[in-house]
Amino acid sequence: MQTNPVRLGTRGSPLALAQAHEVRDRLAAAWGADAPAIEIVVIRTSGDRILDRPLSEVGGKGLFTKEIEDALLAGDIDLAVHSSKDMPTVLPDGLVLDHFLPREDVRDVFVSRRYASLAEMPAGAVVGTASLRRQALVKRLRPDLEVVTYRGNVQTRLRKLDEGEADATLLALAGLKRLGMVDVATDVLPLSDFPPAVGQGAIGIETRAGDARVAGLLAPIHDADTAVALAAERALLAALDGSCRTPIAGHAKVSAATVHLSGLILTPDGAVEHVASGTAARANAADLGRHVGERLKALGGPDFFAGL
Ligand SMILES: NCc1[nH]cc(CCC(=O)O)c1CC(=O)O
Repeated sequence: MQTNPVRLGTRGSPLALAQAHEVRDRLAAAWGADAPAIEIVVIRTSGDRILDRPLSEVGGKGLFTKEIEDALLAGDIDLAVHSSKDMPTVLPDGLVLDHFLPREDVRDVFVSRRYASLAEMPAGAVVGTASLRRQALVKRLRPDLEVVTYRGNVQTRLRKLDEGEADATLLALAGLKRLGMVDVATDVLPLSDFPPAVGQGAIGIETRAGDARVAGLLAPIHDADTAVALAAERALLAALDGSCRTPIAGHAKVSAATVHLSGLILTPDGAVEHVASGTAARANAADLGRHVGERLKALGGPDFFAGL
């Protein structure tokens, strides 16, 4: 197949590059001798320049995608590789997020140089995490710990642990696996205590709507089960209005015929929570997500979101 090189856009963090390389390697393996040349294009986003404040304060998830999406719309790149977890629920007109690699482990891990587990941390010990979900889940389980906001890529967060800025942090196991760094995980946290963020562990590929050449290229590496799970989870998030001030967990499990979705919203202090769940046929994953999201919204009531 003699064609123009395919241009794959990504952020430049070590995790983003690992994900881009995984997509490139899977494409090369799937297409063999017919694989087109794939060029990795690193794009710096505004989010990469603002590292000292919580994302929820500086404008949310879109900060990490805008420049990449502009390049996609302009035709400067042909596809963009993302952590699905970091993607806003509403994309710019003309773009779609409907290709996914097989999902990695969705669990969070506890990382500490001092303590073997969250349970072993003494009262007053400090957990650093920027994720509102992880902050609230830590406080729900251990209201006696101190939680501090702690940003930066995986490498930066580990350095901050060494420098004593916190006694422990929480990270996604998926990211550590992709970086070849599972050894830094001290303990894997159970899903019951740490239900994952919507999209956690799933590499998503954003493309121009209707780009048949790119869709054809991606077909052999696309994972249908992950797409069903993500349709449910992202619809849940969209129904909750993606409010990035609300701690939200959402996790869909897919079987041959059905998808089961569970969702959780919490107050930032972890003191009040609401749960909802449901099961539907795979084809109705997005309806299920909307339904569970609306149920959570109703359970919380206007005060739950207004008070944040
Ligand atoms: N917001 C950063 C981010 N985005 C995706 C991952 C991990 C990989 C994944 O969930 O796919 C991480 C780091 C982390 O949460 O530890």
